[in-house]
Amino acid sequence: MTARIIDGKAIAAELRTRVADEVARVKRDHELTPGLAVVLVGNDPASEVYVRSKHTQTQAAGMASFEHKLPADVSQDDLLALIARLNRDPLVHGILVQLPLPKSLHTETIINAIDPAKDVDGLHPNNAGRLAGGLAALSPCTPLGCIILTKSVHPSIEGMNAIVVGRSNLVGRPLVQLLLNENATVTIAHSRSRDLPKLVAQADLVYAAVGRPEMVRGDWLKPGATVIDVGINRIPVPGGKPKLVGDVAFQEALNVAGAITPVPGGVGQMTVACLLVNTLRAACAIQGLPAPAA
Ligand SMILES: NC(=O)C1=CN([C@@H]2O[C@H](COP(=O)(O)OP(=O)(O)OC[C@H]3O[C@@H](n4cnc5c(N)ncnc54)[C@H](OP(=O)(O)O)[C@@H]3O)[C@@H](O)[C@H]2O)C=CC1
Ligand SMILES: Nc1nc(=O)c2c([nH]1)NC[C@@H]1CN(c3ccc(C(=O)N[C@@H](CCC(=O)O)C(=O)O)cc3)C=[N+]21
Repeated sequence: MTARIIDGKAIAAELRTRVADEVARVKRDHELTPGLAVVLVGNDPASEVYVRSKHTQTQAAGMASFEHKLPADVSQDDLLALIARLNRDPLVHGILVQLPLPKSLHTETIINAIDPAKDVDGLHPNNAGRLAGGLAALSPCTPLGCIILTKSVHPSIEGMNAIVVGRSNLVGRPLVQLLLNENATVTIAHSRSRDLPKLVAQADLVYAAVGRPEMVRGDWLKPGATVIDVGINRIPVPGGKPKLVGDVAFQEALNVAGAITPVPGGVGQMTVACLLVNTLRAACAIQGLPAPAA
């Protein structure tokens, strides 16, 4: 059996088209141009790639994009002052501070300073808490993308066994909450979990968000499982460009899984598309408009 490859690129492109249509509608009917501000501290080359792609796609969807690049040695007070300014700026509806931040900055203090209504990353405790309480919230983009990709295979995941490997605030934990909201039965695994292969073998839906290249092996999987690979790992290639691989051994998994996301071309594509969705939603909510269709 060869797994179906879930085309994140195509699904993300379709979602971006829907967002662009809705943006055109709110511009026309309400004179509202949703705006996203991305804050990048330091010059990590991988982060610069994502930030550029966010910028291009935000503009392509008809939204305003504001980029703020700060030096790695920026003071906490200067960064907090920028966030305060963006919180007040009526042209900005979404604020994303690219993580990880340099060690000299206190991430929790920075995230807590973002207006929860503009927190398109869904990381502010108000939003994280609301999500955990099953209430409406801005939810993190990568987990939202994972759910959309899963539903492209299984329109209902009610009652299915899911395992999320990883429990970060950005991916694992919010993904668990979204899966619970979809009525899946969820196992949460992490670095202290015992016998990970055995836990994975019980799952119909496998989410790998660890940051360890190809850690999840093909022979761990239940035959026919749907595998969503969140990992983005750059592997050095002697004399060549680094290669991008996920947290799942893709070639092995192809022979066992029912469906699988590739890296690149899977979850990463959805993350940026969902960021546009969240910015549109935030803009509508701030303006007192009904939630958009996209
Ligand atoms: N495609 C996309 O859009 C995105 C991709 N990513 C990628 O996803 C991956 C995860 O990112 P992120 O969640 O931010 O990473 P973090 O480093 O914040 O979290 C990693 C998680 O994996 C767990 N873990 C580490 N080692 C093991 C192990 N041996 N067995 C089981 N669990 C383990 C850790 O457990 P513990 O809590 O016990 O330490 C932790 O919960 C990375 O490759 C990242 O680049 C991230 C964001 C977006
Ligand atoms: N506050 C914050 N929010 C984030 O959502 C956030 C973050 N910080 N820090 C870093 C991670 C990582 N991340 C990705 C986004 C897009 C791709 C992406 O577009 N990937 C392409 C390929 C990219 C390439 O070729 O390098 C793909 O998988 O097809 C990947 C990873 C968002 N993150």
